[in-house]
Amino acid sequence: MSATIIDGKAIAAGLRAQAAEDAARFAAERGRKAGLAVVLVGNDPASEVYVASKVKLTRETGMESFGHRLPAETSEADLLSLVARLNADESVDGILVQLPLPGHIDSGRIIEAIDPRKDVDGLHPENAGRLMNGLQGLVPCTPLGSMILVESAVPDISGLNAVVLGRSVLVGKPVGQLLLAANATVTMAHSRTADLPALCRNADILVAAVGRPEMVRGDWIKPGAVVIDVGINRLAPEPGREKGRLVGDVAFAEAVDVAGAITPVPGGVGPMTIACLLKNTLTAARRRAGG
Ligand SMILES: Nc1nc(=O)c2c([nH]1)NC[C@@H]1CN(c3ccc(C(=O)N[C@@H](CCC(=O)O)C(=O)O)cc3)C=[N+]21
Repeated sequence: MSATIIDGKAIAAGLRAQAAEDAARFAAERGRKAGLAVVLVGNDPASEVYVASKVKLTRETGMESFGHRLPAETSEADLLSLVARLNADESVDGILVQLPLPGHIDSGRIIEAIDPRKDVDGLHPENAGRLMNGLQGLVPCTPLGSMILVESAVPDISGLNAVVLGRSVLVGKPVGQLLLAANATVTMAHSRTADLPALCRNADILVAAVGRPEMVRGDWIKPGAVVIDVGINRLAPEPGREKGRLVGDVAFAEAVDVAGAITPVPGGVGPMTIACLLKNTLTAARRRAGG
């Protein structure tokens, strides 16, 4: 084992401590706590776990948490009217609609209905456009957290080769934009990319966000590279076990011998996502309050 393990859990705890200070200052200055509304439609067990953890950490950080649980059969119109209410509610600074939504709801429509200034997920097309154009906006949580982890391992990424595996709107595309803004040379790779292993071997920074358990093997990695594993995949349980193991998109045991620094799963990008959600909520609260 040679790589430095990037401790996302510890870095996230540091971010949350900073957010707690900012939250206390906000509350003292404004006479109210910053508020985050989390909307969960349906009862997907994994989503329930994530949402419960968001609510708990929001409160621990000194912010107000407004939970909205709607049945799976909620209509798109009803969800749109909830979003409209939250947009108009002065005590709500951030709105997060947990994804994925049930199939009968067009998630693009819902996201576009959120006030971009309250879009703490950074998924509204206005925020995506702002990120692309280098304008102030709200940056998606997982990409922001991934970038903070990259910077913890390499303070200056200017001129380095970065390869992003995956081109999703949630992760791949915004991570690519953030790396580009920091002057990396960015290649966006995906399922149709020719010779992925050879391309990855050229990466000083490799971000894996494809959602395929342990797809990236040790021999895909350039010696000394920084590897950010965004994947969170639950494997089938082994006989006699109730829950399967949580693994990333990178074969960690192989990669750790080759990389210079690598994020583990769990304890890497996951905790950073939630910490960045709290950070974004305070950013949104301050901007809405005019400073
Ligand atoms: N609108 C929206 N925004 C999201 O940000 C969003 C979402 N929908 N839907 C689901 C995904 C998933 N997600 C995670 C956040 C934290 C962990 C996390 O903290 N994971 C722990 C382990 C958790 C475990 O043990 O299961 C870790 O990696 O160490 C994981 C996954 C946010 N998501």
